[in-house]
Amino acid sequence: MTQSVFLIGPMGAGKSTIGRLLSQELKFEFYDSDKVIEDRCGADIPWIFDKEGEAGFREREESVIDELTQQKGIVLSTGGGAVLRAENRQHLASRGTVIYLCTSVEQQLARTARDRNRPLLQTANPEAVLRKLFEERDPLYRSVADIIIETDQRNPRWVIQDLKKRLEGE
Ligand SMILES: Nc1ncnc2c1ncn2[C@@H]1O[C@H](COP(=O)(O)OP(=O)(O)OP(=O)(O)O)[C@@H](O)[C@H]1O
Ligand SMILES: O=C(O)C1=C[C@@H](O)[C@@H](O)[C@H](O)C1
Ligand SMILES: [Mg+2]
Repeated sequence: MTQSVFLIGPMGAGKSTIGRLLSQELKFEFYDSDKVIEDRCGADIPWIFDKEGEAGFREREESVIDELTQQKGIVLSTGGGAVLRAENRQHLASRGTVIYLCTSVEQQLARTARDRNRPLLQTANPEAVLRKLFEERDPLYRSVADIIIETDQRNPRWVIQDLKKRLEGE
């Protein structure tokens, strides 16, 4: 398995957590596009959304995804909205193995409750936002995924073992 692995899915699906662990298992370099964007900008995601709007963030995201997906032998965890742009979907689908980590809205809410780094969830009704995002994005995630894996009720270690088996079968 020499191809790169790209993790997609909604906020709280575990892309950053699973991505890091999977990269250790595969002995691949690990990147998290949200983190790369923050490091390059010298500011966190809420600041970028505040100063440049979501559109500014999506520009930065597209350029980072284009660059990173050209690398071989990496694990890349993407942001929850990375599949919104057709260019990103094309790069992800054509340059590596894409894994869609699925999670229920209930689990997403529980997993993101304590973390305030997600501007789209800083609203009076994060549950309604997550449900709407699911409707819009689930078809996009599915359209590029090679492997779909459910992470509700499954701890990260279990997810990694399952993923490794499925990647070997790819
Ligand atoms: N399978 C799992 N079981 C239990 N907790 C999990 C699981 N996966 C992730 N978590 C926890 O959920 C929280 C959110 O996970 P993580 O940051 O990896 O999500 P993400 O998909 O990268 O979200 P985002 O799109 O916002 O970057 C973390 O506290 C993490 O420890
Ligand atoms: O779902 C989204 O659109 C986002 C998810 C996060 O990973 C970040 O990329 C940002 O907060 C936007
Ligand atoms: Mg993440």
